[in-house]
Amino acid sequence: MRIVVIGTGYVGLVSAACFAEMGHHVICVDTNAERIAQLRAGHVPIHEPGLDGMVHNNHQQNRLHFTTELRPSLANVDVCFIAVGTPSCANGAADTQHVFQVAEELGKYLPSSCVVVNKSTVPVGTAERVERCIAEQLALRHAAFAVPVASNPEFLREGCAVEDFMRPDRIIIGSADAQSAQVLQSLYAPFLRKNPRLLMMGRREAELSKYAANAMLATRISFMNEIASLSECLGVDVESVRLGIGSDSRIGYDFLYAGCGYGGSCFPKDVRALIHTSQRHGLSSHILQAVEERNTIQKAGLFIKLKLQLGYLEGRRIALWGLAFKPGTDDIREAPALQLLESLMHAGAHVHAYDPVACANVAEYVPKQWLDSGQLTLNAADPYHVLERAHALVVATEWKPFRQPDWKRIAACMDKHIVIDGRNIYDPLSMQQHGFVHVGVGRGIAHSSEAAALTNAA
Ligand SMILES: NC(=O)C1=CN([C@@H]2O[C@H](COP(=O)(O)OP(=O)(O)OC[C@H]3O[C@@H](n4cnc5c(N)ncnc54)[C@H](O)[C@@H]3O)[C@@H](O)[C@H]2O)C=CC1
Ligand SMILES: O=C(O)[C@H]1O[C@H](OP(=O)(O)OP(=O)(O)OC[C@H]2O[C@@H](n3ccc(=O)[nH]c3=O)[C@H](O)[C@@H]2O)[C@H](O)[C@@H](O)[C@@H]1O
Repeated sequence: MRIVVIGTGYVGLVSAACFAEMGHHVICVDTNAERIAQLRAGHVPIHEPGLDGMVHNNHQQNRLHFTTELRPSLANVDVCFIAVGTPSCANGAADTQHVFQVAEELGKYLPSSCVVVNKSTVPVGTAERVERCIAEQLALRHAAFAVPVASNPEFLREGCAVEDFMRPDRIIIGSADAQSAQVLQSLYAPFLRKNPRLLMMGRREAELSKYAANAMLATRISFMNEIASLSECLGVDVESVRLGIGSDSRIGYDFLYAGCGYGGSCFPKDVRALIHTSQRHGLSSHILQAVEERNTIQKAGLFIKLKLQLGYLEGRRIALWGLAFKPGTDDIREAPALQLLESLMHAGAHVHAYDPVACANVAEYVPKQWLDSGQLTLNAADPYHVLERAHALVVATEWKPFRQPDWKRIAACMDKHIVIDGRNIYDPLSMQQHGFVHVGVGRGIAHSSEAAALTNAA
């Protein structure tokens, strides 16, 4: 098939590369000229395991092309994916302006009928509105064809996006016509060989399924974060509670990790968008509002824990491990580390941060004077380097090499032996044995003499 993917971000570029990998002819269109120039020059502008090789190979094989020009890309197109960003508006609603800008252009420039598929996460009713928007433009130029619009929400996770796209848990296709349903079923057939879960439904149902999935996952995280806070008060180790409840097959182990709050480009904005949709329909979104509030509290937790340990922060040297909102990605959108950075900068602390891939994005995002003054330094080369004379180490992202570091070397570098473990990757008792004050999330075990006695006996 001839496919056009509009938007070359995490979703668009991954989808395009994976479709090209299956043998299709794919053109990626983006208004960001710098991004397109980079892609043409063979540089993949986002960090996503497995993506570079796939983009490079398919580009070399002439199956994957990059352009800023939508109009010429549309010749003989069979399927056109919309994968542009839908960030939050100030009132929490999803900002769909890019989606409708694309819809208008498609209506203006499509030379013949094709299936338009919306992959961006959008409010219920958007596919219908996009179809109307295209139809209005077609009518203005007296085009003698119609363009059906389907909804095909994306469920990939950053950090394992290629893997998720190639082997999805399920594919949801929301359509209102036989042509789109058939074309998309055929396009996705090779991705369903291991797991034939293709769910066909209405477009509105597909759109709400996407928000409901993200909101459910965010709810599990906020729920566990709340149990973690209670655990801290009760002298309970939330890690044992996680295992205790995850073993119930009705609950399961996934997405039960307490931490320093969820970030990323989707959970925060999608929870806010669903709250906004509920409110527009006169409903109070009790659960989701609490999910968001809990997450705001959780993100502030790293700073509070640090302050409790150090008393004051002005002039303190803080080592920060991890800037990305999760491991495996360079994405820093709504990352807990950014909120911590801001609080520490205002408190007059000096922060020396290490992240293997997210430093460039942070350097672009933070006020220049933080870096120019040396109050913040960013290091992508050596996690031990940022520990020199530090008064505390904060772990905000659970990159794998952080899991078993050389504690002797760390102790020799640091002025004070305090570790704020925002991702619960260290065992509190062995940290004590290494001579560190360890503050995790919900690790009340340090106060629980019963648990300590049991561990010592084991
Ligand atoms: N990032 C993720 O892991 C996932 C994101 N989604 C959803 O997919 C959508 C896209 O997300 P990301 O890929 O993260 O976004 P992104 O922000 O990484 O990329 C969006 C791209 O669209 C381009 N763009 C904007 N307006 C355009 C226009 N008129 N024409 C052509 N290109 C245009 C931008 O320049 C940018 O390169 C969002 O709705 C998001 O909620 C869904 C599942 C996973
Ligand atoms: O719509 C989207 O954009 C995507 O959002 C999430 O994917 P992603 O944001 O890439 O990453 P996740 O692995 O879901 O993690 C999100 C945040 O939750 C946090 N998290 C995750 C799991 C957990 O148990 N605890 C926890 O705090 C992570 O640290 C991270 O900050 C969903 O998992 C994807 O299915 C969805 O497609």
